Amino acid sequence: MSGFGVQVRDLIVRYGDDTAVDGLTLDIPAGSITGLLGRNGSGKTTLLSTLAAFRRPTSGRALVDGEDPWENERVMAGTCLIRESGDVLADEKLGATLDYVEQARPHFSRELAERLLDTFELDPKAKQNTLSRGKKSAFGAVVGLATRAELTMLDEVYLGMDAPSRYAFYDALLTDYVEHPRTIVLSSHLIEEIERLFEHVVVIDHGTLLLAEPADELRTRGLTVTGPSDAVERFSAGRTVVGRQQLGRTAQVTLFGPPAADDDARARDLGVELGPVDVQDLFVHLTARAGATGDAGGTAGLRVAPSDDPAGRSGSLTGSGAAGSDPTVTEVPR
Ligand SMILES: Nc1ncnc2c1ncn2[C@@H]1O[C@H](COP(=O)(O)OP(=O)(O)OP(=O)(O)O)[C@@H](O)[C@H]1O
Repeated sequence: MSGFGVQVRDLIVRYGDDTAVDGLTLDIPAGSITGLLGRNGSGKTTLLSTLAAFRRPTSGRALVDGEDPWENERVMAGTCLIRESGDVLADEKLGATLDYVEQARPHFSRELAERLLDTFELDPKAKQNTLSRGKKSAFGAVVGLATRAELTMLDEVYLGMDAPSRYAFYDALLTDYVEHPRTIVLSSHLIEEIERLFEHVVVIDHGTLLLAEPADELRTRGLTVTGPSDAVERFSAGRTVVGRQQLGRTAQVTLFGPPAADDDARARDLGVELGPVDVQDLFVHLTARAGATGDAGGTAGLRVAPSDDPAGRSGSLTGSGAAGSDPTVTEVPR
C-alpha cells in the first residue's frame, strides 16, 4: 500500500451564498504526509469533507486515486477522515467502536489501536461521550491511525490534547507511517509543532490556493538570522522581514525571499548565524490579510502557484505565472 493521491481541479464548494472553496486546483501526492494549512474559515474542513464524499462539489472536480469519491465504494473503503469531533460513535464503548471499525476497514490494525489506547490512557470500556475533550481527540487519532487507510485525513485532530499526548500522537504517526506508507493529510493552523512531519505543504486562504509544494522547497523560501541586534539589522537591510524576536542584545529575524549568493560570506563578516526559515512565521506572512493582522513585508495576499499550474492561474513566487489583473496578487522576484 502506498496510498491514494488527490487531484483537485477548479473546485468550488458553496453553502448557500457562502463560498467555502473557491476555484481550488492542487495535487496531494500519494504516499506523503501533507500539511493542509490555513487560517480559521479558510476552507480546510470543507475540502477534506469533499474528498471524503461527505459533501458534493458545487462545481469542479475532487478526485481520489483518480476517481470521484462520491458513492464510490472502492475509494471510500480506502479513505478515512477524522474531524475535530472525533467522527466516532459517541454513545458506544471505545472497544465496541474499534470492533465496528475493524469489521469495516480492510487494513485496520487492532494491535496498533490497543497499543495507542494504552499510550493515551483510554479505557476501552468508557463511552466516547463521557471522555474529556482531549481524550475524545486522542480516540479520534487512535481510530484514524489504526485504520491505516490509503488516504488518511486528520482534521485538527490534536485539538484539546495536552502536550505529552500531542507528542505521543506525532511519534505514533511517524513510526506507523514509516512502517506502512500511505497518504496522510494533517490539517492545522498550529504549525510549529507539526511542521517537521510534513513532506508536502498546501496553504489555502479564503478557499483559494496560496501555496502547494514540497516542504523542503518551502523552507528555502526564507531564512533566519541570529546574532547581535545591530549585525542582524545590517544583514537584513532591504530584505522582507516576517518575524522578529529579541532576547537581550541578541536578535533573531525571519526573512522571506530566496537566499542571496553572498549570504554566507556576509553572515561570516557580520558575525551572524543563518538557519532554516521558521515555517510558522512564513505561514503568518503568507496568510496575512491587509489591514487585519498587519503586513510586515507588504505582500499580503501573496499567491504561489504549484509548479504544474500551466495557466499560472494563481501567480507564482518566481514571477513567471500570470497573476493577471488580480490586485491582491503580489509577485516577488526570486
Ligand atoms: N455547514 C456549513 N454551513 C454554512 N457555512 C459553512 C458550513 N461549514 C463551513 N461553512 C463556512 O465555510 C467557510 C469555510 O469553513 P471551513 O470549516 O471549511 O474552514 P476551516 O479552514 O476548516 O476552518 P477552521 O480552521 O476554523 O476549522 C467558512 O466561511 C464557514 O463559515
